[in-house]
Amino acid sequence: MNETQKNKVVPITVLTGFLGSGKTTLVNHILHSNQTELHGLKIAVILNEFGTDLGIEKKMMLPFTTTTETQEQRDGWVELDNGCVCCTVKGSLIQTIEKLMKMEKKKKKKKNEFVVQTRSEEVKEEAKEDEDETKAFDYILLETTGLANPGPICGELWVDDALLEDNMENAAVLDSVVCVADAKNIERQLEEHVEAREQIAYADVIVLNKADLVETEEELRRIREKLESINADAKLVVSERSKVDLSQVLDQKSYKGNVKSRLMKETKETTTTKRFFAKGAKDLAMRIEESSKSSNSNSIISKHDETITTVCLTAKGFVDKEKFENWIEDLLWEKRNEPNGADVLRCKGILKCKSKSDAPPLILQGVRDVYEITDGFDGLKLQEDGLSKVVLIGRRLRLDELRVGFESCFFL
Ligand SMILES: Nc1nc2c(ncn2[C@@H]2O[C@H](COP(=O)(O)OP(=O)(O)OP(=O)(O)O)[C@@H](O)[C@H]2O)c(=O)[nH]1
Repeated sequence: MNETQKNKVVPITVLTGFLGSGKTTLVNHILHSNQTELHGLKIAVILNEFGTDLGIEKKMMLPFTTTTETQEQRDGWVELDNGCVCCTVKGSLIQTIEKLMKMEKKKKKKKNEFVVQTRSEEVKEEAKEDEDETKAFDYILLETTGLANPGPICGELWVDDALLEDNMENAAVLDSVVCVADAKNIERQLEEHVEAREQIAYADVIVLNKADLVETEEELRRIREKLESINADAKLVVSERSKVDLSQVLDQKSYKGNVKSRLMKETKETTTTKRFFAKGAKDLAMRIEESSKSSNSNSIISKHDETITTVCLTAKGFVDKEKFENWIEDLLWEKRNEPNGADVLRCKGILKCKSKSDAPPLILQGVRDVYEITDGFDGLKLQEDGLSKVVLIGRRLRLDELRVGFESCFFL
């Protein structure tokens, strides 16, 4: 059992990708995979089909055990044949997740009351069986619709403190965004649909699926380059039938807590919440380094206003945190409202600070207008070049302007 499971933090992976790309195929792969047994994960699947009218109930595509109607089915939950559960969001997503977490608690409470009221050996035996039946969920997979923009969903999941109750006892936290791309059709989809571009932009992991339908290596390389030109920071995994190594898509720890949003500033909200994602910082450091290597001055300037691109900024010296906060807040909160202003969808970064000698760098994470700056964990180091780095993914990102603003937040 890993640290996340021990602490009872339930990670949420948002699964996105254009219509027909292979999301449900990936969910099925995760639910059926032998590797799932290795992870020992008990998974809840949430299908966010709100607003679509495809005429197909997605739950039909997943494995069921029972045909008789249970309380869970009446409530919109269905038990799958591997003990996992599945539901379709009808109302608010946060309420659905809260309901799921409470469902788990209610079952535990029932068991405790039962044990207190009884003493005989016979009943103790029954209580033990009950305990096995009501094992907690370890993981939530949220499959969004093929036309969904994952930005607002991630923002909602990331900011909502209601999911962090009971001193982390039953907390659910955003882990990462996994986007499945249909290798056969993704180029055309990116041309024609803003949703397809946004889905790639928000991804922490891109599963480039249906590789069997791509005829040549050259074509696959061109598609990879296209995806990297939009989001140079995401990990890219090529697959057929969404068969990926689960360690590439689950438990990625791409997000951290202590978020800051315009709303919090306006209401003078200062409370912060604690989450446990120190390990993710190391992956983030490596990925920022990778994307800065792959970015060059030609590939990172927008050619077209609606084109989503990645910009990687680097700076020498130490960050002036207050200046940096002002710069990033102006960028995330003001610029997007200006005509022709930058529209940052996702940002991540590592910032060298001078608070104490040998202090680990600070970590930046952001989704649209919500961001956080947290202390890196002990042992986290900048890459060999010693530079602070920020990766921005979005529209109308003018490199020269951004570079000047970013560098002005540092002193030697
Ligand atoms: N040839 C091929 N077909 C695939 C692959 N992966 C999935 N499919 C097929 O593609 C179709 C769509 O897959 P789904 O998993 O339902 O896609 P989805 O993203 O959930 O679809 P929507 O719910 O419409 O957005 C199904 O018929 C799958 O069997 C693949 O790698 N190669």
